[in-house]
Amino acid sequence: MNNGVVDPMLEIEDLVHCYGAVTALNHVSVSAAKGEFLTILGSSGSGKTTMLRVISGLEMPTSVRRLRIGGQDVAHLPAAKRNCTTVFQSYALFPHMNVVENVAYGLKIRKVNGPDALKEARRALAMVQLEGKADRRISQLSGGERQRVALARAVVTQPAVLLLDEPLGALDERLRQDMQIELMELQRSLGMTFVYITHSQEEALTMSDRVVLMSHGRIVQSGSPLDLFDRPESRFAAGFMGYENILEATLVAQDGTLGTVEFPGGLRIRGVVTADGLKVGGTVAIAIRAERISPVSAEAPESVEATLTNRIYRGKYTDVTVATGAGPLRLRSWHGVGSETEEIRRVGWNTTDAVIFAAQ
Ligand SMILES: Nc1ncnc2c1ncn2[C@@H]1O[C@H](COP(=O)(O)OP(=O)(O)OP(=O)(O)O)[C@@H](O)[C@H]1O
Repeated sequence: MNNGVVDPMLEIEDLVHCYGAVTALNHVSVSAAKGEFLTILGSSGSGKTTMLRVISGLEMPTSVRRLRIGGQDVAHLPAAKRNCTTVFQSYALFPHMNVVENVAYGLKIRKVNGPDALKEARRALAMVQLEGKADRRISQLSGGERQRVALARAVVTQPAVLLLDEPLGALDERLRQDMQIELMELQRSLGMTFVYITHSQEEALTMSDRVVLMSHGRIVQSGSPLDLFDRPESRFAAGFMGYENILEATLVAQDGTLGTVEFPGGLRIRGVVTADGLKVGGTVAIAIRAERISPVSAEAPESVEATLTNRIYRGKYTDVTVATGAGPLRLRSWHGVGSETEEIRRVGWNTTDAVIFAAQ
């Protein structure tokens, strides 16, 4: 089994890892295709680092049915024999070596001769736009440059899978955003399989082909960035992906993926059912992003009467709260709608912007 992934470079099946009484990974299966940018996303303690440590061989799992890298069974291989390399948040560069020596190091320990290793290292430095700084000391580099050296050092050995453990975590916001793009471009140009871990949904959505969302050692949902952003299948996924409005109601009808929910006062709204096994008559949750809701003047298919309760100008956008028959709703407007003088009587959205899943 490889979770439907064609040509997998990484296959993990039924992985369990416990630290004493703590179950850090609870029957996890995940695969990454050749050339895929796979992101493991989750909050602190969800098991991301443990997963990376098990893949790289730094941690021997409690049990695993299958663990393969580049088609090779590595479950019992030591870290040094696995065809993967890790880039750490701390970079782990050698301060007593200059930049090019740092990059060549991995090749030298793989017995590539000195001149060839240095040539390859310079090529890798060119890929990360650092060829001009090959002879500098690590202490003479900025945070972003250190990160690029760490990347060059990792890709130069051409591992089947590159593991990245929150590699941009130490950089400031602006640099982090630039590095996200650089990293993505590097990955695409190399065609290498990247397994990237982060707690940042924005980072995951920007860079990945596929995102695996984890909570408490389990995979909660996996799919394309768009799937996770627009089609969360649970309250946890919706909350983690930043849905501002998550309301409880009764599911009163379901026709395929179109569901209708009713609030205690009798107000009904429709949405897309993303979860399996919901029962008509049962309590469900319905979620809508604040930026998908806007004031509407006339009755629209998905609209509700609303009374303004709060309006906060936040520079780039305005946050508005209204009271409705569905409860308080938050709206976010990016283009000045909702000015001080505008009255709000109704708010609306597209049916497909509302998602329905289990209440818990
Ligand atoms: N060496 C250890 N001994 C005992 N428990 C551990 C150890 N390492 C991790 N854990 C526990 O295992 C669980 C998963 O930890 P892990 O570090 O894999 O999570 P994470 O998602 O990477 O978190 P973070 O983003 O904070 O690094 C947590 O409950 C953590 O406290």
